[in-house]
Amino acid sequence: MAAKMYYDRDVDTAPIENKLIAIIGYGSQAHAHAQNLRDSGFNVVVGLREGSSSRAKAEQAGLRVARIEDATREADVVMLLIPDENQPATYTESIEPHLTDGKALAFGHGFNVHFGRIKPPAGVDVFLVAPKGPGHMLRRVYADGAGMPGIFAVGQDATGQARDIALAYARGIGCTRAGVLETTFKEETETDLFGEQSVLCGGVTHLIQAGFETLVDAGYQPEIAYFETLHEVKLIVDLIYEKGFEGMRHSISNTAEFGDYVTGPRIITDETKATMRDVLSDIQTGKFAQRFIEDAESGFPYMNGERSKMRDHKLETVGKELRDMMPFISKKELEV
Ligand SMILES: NC(=O)C1=CN([C@@H]2O[C@H](COP(=O)(O)OP(=O)(O)OC[C@H]3O[C@@H](n4cnc5c(N)ncnc54)[C@H](OP(=O)(O)O)[C@@H]3O)[C@@H](O)[C@H]2O)C=CC1
Ligand SMILES: CC(=O)[C@](C)(O)C(=O)O
Ligand SMILES: [Mg+2]
Ligand SMILES: [Mg+2]
Repeated sequence: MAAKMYYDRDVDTAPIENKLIAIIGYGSQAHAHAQNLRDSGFNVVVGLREGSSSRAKAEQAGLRVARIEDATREADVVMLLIPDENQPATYTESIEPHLTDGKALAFGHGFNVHFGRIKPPAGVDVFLVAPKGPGHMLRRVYADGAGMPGIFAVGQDATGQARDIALAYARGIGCTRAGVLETTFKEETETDLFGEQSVLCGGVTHLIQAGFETLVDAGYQPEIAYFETLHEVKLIVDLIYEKGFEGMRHSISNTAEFGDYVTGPRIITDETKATMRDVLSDIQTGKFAQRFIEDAESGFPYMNGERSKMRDHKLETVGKELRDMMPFISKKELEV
């Protein structure tokens, strides 16, 4: 049976009208939620820690800022959008003491609730609204009049209103312009981690890097390798995004399409799919979450090492030079 999809016309915004929504944090997701909700006509306060470097940016965007404790105390809905690894401590210190019965606690990703790192009190509603895309793009598509798909889940319904509030919230950030469907904290957490690791982030970056290195190591010019294996990815993916595989394959040459069928399965093999199943299993058992939290608790030695290794890679240095010469590629720093 096909999933029930929710669009603007299916969702009543009354459950969050005349309520105050506290957005905790002002990073990638948070600035987009705060600005989109405000532009959709809802009351928003941004909750930031003492001395936050984001305070000025939020105020410049015309948003009211308060301490996390005060924002929680004032608000009806508290959306926690700081990094997953930092959420439990901030929740315990600054949110939980002010989270009185009848309020709603919300998340953009189910990680901490699903893995039992945050246990909300029985008297509050708990839900998630997870837009399926990066925060900066959530803001960009909203401002362009478009929307980003999203999924929502109710973890706890104390007031009988949790589901309606979650849907209204999803509409407020623009997700029902594109399509929203219901999930569970477990399904959102596991599919989101799997997607970002195997396909969207880990899969795509490592596929590009392997292709680039193969060409450069064989003596081809790095600039050609960059255009071929990175820049053109967007052009191909834009066609897939708009028209599916068939539409993309209609646009490419028969030569490319033939090579797609012959070579694709040599690159993404049965072994790759078996590895994907192992990756999914590590997510389901909590093994990945444990590894992430352990690295975070020691100050991210592994993650910082990977970041710095890549910074000086030819793919990044040549890419920066080439992008600088393309005036149509935005040179603006990301807003937050
Ligand atoms: N990034 C994305 O596109 C997506 C993220 N999500 C989920 O959204 C949530 C937020 O992720 P993301 O937007 O990437 O987060 P960011 O890393 O962009 O969050 C940065 C913000 O968090 C604040 N912050 C960081 N640490 C603390 C702390 N210890 N106490 C108080 N405030 C803190 C920062 O405050 P300051 O300004 O003071 O430094 C800053 O405002 C996560 O649950 C994530 O999984 C879901 C979908 C996509
Ligand atoms: C942008 C998004 O959807 C991710 C990849 O799941 C995330 O940033 O966590
Ligand atoms: Mg995601
Ligand atoms: Mg994610």
